[in-house]
Amino acid sequence: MSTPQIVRHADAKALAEDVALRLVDEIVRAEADGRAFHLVLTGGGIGIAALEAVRDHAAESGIDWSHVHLWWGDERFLPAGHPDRNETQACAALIDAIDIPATQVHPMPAADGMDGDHAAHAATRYSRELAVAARGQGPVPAFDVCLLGVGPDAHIASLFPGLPQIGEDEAATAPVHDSPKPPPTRITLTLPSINSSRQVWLLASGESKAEAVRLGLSGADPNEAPVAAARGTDRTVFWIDEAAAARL
Ligand SMILES: O=C1O[C@H](COP(=O)(O)O)[C@@H](O)[C@H](O)[C@H]1O
Repeated sequence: MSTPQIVRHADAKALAEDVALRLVDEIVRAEADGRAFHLVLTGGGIGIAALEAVRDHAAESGIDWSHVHLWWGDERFLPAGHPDRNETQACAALIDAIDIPATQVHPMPAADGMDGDHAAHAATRYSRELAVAARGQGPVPAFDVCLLGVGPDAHIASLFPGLPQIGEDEAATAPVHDSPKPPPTRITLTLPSINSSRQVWLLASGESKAEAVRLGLSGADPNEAPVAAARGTDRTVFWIDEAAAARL
């Protein structure tokens, strides 16, 4: 488990731009080393802004997307194509604009998919997809970078304060039925999956995130502030703007 580093920027735009450039750099480096790159995407305002910035740099960077696998840290359990799905937003921000094999884009199931509106079955289905990609090396592939937005209530992915999914230590994914943030039904990676990532990048922008960022860096109880429990094996970075840094 790594000690968090902090990268500060003046505002959301500069933050998204720098995250995108560093991400592109990581992907290009993996490609040069002949390695596949497993990236976990996040929803949320700054997470999607970062993907838009990646899109703006994708052409000039010459990324070969055939080495990249895209996963999601959480999903709002809604029908496919719903505008509030993290997948829909990531497609509009980046995925529709890049040449990535469809088999390497791994969205979490939708509420009108093979499991109907049964979120628990859908979560289990995603666990199986992760395990297949891990090829016997563990329950999930070796995520190179896991992007996580941070909610004002200190949630990450769909791990919300006080909800039982925070304590899940066996399953790779979990269904959420009573999210305090709409929609109530969601699917999330669990902490063991998130924390198996080589790098965890937490993105927070704006004053409403300042207390969550403080808690995330001050050893808070994960049940009260899930952000405090997200740590990469090699590196953990809090990418924040000045407003989100206001309470440090
Ligand atoms: O609902 C969600 O919220 C968080 C944070 O979103 P933000 O707009 O406050 O930045 C996000 O990380 C998560 O993926 C998403 O499902």
